[in-house]
Amino acid sequence: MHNILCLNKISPLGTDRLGENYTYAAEIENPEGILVRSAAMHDMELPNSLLAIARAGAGVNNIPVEKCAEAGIVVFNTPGANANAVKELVLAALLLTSRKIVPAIEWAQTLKGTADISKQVEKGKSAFAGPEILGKKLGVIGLGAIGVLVANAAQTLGMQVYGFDPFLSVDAAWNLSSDIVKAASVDEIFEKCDYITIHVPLNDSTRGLIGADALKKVKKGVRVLNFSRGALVDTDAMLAALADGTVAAYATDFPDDALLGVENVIAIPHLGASTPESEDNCAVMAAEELKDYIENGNIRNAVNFPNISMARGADTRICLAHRNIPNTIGSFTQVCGEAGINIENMLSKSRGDWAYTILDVTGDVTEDVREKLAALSPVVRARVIK
Ligand SMILES: NC(=O)c1ccc[n+]([C@@H]2O[C@H](COP(=O)([O-])OP(=O)(O)OC[C@H]3O[C@@H](n4cnc5c(N)ncnc54)[C@H](O)[C@@H]3O)[C@@H](O)[C@H]2O)c1
Ligand SMILES: O=C(O)CC[C@@H](O)C(=O)O
Repeated sequence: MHNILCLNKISPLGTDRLGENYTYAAEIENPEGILVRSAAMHDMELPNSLLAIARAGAGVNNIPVEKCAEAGIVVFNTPGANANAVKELVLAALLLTSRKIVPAIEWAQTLKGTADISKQVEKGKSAFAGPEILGKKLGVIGLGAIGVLVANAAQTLGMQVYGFDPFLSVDAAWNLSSDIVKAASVDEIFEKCDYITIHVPLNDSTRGLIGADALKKVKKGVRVLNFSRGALVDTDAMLAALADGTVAAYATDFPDDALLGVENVIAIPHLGASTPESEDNCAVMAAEELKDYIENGNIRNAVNFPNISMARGADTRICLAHRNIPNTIGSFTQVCGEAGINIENMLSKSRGDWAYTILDVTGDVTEDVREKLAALSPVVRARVIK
C-alpha cells in the first residue's frame, strides 16, 4: 500500500486515479507522495519516506524545490491544466478594471428600499463610466500556458496585444496568434500598453517585476492585472501609483492587508484556478504523475529533475536521482557488474545540475547493492522497483 499525504483539498477525480493500492489522507504516516495545491511547504519537515511531491497547479513557489532535489524528492506540477480557468478570470478582470463594475454593483445595492430607484440610477451612473477594451493595447508579460491563451483571446476581442517572454517555448510560439506583436523588451510593454497582465512564475528574478521603476515608465491611467503571484507587484509602489492616478485600476488574485479597501483595487481571493474543470484537470494530472513515478520511476512534468520515461523492459528497475557530474553512469555500471547484475535497458537524462538514470536489469538486486549505489557521492536517491 502506498501512502499519499494530501495537504489541500484535491478533486476526487484525481485521487480516484491512484487506484486500490493507495491510501490518501490529510494526515498519514510515512507518505511516499504528497499532493498539494497552495499549502506552504517551505518550513515543513520532509519525511525520509517521501519520494515525490505533485503540485496540482502551475506555481511551485510554495515548495522548497531545490531542497527537495538535494533530498532526491521529485517535484511535479501540472503545466497548462488550469490555464483556461485563469484566462477566463483575466478576461473578466479586463472588463472589471475598465467599467467600474464592482463599485457600481456595490452602489446599486445601497439603493435598496429607497424611493425612485430608476431615477437615482440614471442620475448616479455617470460615476461608474469606464472605457471599452476594443482597440486598446494589452501587454502580456509571460507567454506560457496562460499568457498565450490570454493574448489570443484578447486579440479576438479586438485588443492590440503585445507579448513579452524572453524564454518563449517552441510550443507557445506555435500556439500564439501571428497578430500578437512581439515586444522587444518589457519596457516596451510598460511604455506602450493601456492594460498590462503578468503571467510569469514568482522567483528571484521576477519578484517585484512591477515596482517603482516599472511604474515610472507606464502610461498614465494604465490598468494592471496580476493573476500570477502577489509578490510580482510591489504593493507600496502600486499603492503610490494608484493614489497619484498613474494606475487607474489594479486587479489582483492575491489580496494583502494594505490593498484591501483601497479605491480602484479589485481584490479576488485567489480564484484563478477555482473551477471544477481545472481542479479536476490538475488533480488527475498530478495523481497520474505521482503514480507513474512511484510505480515505474518515470518522470513527467518535474520542475527539479529531467523528464524521463522508459517502458518497463525487465523484472527489476533501478532508479537513480543524482548530480549531473562526469563518470556517474560508469560508477553505476561498475556496481551492477560487480554484483552480477545485467543491464538490459538504460536511459539517463540531465537537467541543469541534476540527472536521473533508469536501469532495467536482470539479476538479484539486493538491499546491499541498492545501498552501494545510494552511497555513491553523486547519488541523492537510489530506488529499486520490482
Ligand atoms: N491565480 C491562479 O490561481 C493561478 C493559476 C495558475 C497559475 N498561476 C500563476 O501563473 C504563473 C504562470 O502560469 P503558466 O501556467 O502560464 O506557467 P508557464 O510556465 O506555462 O508560463 C510562464 C511563462 O513565463 C515566462 N517567463 C519567465 N520569466 C519571465 C520574465 N522575467 N519575463 C517574461 N516572461 C517570463 C516563461 O518563459 C514561461 O513562458 C504560475 O507560475 C503561477 O504563479 C496562478
Ligand atoms: O490551487 C489553486 O487553487 C491555485 C493554483 C494556482 O495558483 C497555480 O499556480 O496553479
